[in-house]
Amino acid sequence: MLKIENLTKAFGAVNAVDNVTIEVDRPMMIGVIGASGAGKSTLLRMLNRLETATSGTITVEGQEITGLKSADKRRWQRDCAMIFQQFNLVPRMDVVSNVLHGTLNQRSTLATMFNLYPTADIHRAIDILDRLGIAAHAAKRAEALSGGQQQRVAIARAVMQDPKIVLADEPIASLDPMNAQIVMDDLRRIHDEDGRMVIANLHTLDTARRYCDRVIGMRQGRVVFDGSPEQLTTGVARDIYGADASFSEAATSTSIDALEQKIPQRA
Ligand SMILES: Nc1ncnc2c1ncn2[C@@H]1O[C@H](COP(=O)(O)OP(=O)(O)OP(=O)(O)O)[C@@H](O)[C@H]1O
Repeated sequence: MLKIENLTKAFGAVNAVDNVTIEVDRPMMIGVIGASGAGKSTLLRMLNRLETATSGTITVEGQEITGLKSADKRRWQRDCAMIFQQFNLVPRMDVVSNVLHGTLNQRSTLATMFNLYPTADIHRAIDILDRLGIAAHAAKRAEALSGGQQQRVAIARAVMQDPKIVLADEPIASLDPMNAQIVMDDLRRIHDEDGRMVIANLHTLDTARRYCDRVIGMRQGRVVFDGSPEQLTTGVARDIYGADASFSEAATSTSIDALEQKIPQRA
């Protein structure tokens, strides 16, 4: 389904991503981990063409992504939604309109300028918000919501695009453990229930182990681990993070597990 071959992105003398090859044969939930500067964001940004690769190829269902231009590139960006650490909503705009922004690439400039959305789209946006448990906030300005709620609106906006792949760049890095869990549960749901591939950059090992089917570890631009959560032992993690024997998993923990005792699992 997704084939990344010998992908490199150079910024001056630095190879932010260095000759990366990854093959994914079916939609799954993938976590990308690694120390700060390992190249995780650059890898995701090349996938949805926010960055252009220096060399190498990305192929999705037989289509080569790295060379796409103008309308073809926009069409790909619709199929490959992106969620950011800082949510990237329009703060003063209401929640439904933010979700409807997920259809921007599908609409005419005129319709966008005058905020004209088909009724069917508005209903679909509200249905998605309902599914994510935040329909009650639909009419509020995005800026009035908590960080966790804003990230769920961003997920709703991504789903509105009806993408094949959802990329999430440190989606829980700005959230407290409880909201981190809710957002990760939502990402897992859009994989499980909709069959969408989810690729998330994560800075915590416990989150990667708990939510992902496959974990990719990056170090200095290279893939140094690619395996199942079970294979991600403390020793492997130490290699990925380039740490010595004093490496402590607690340093990369969100304490999601500790929360388990306090809040009931969502259905
Ligand atoms: N636009 C840019 N211009 C120059 N260098 C860049 C640019 N973007 C990233 N880099 C460099 O590329 C390397 C990888 O950065 P990247 O942001 O992809 O890493 P990361 O693993 O996502 O880190 P973090 O977890 O801190 O976001 C770093 O050395 C970074 O300084």
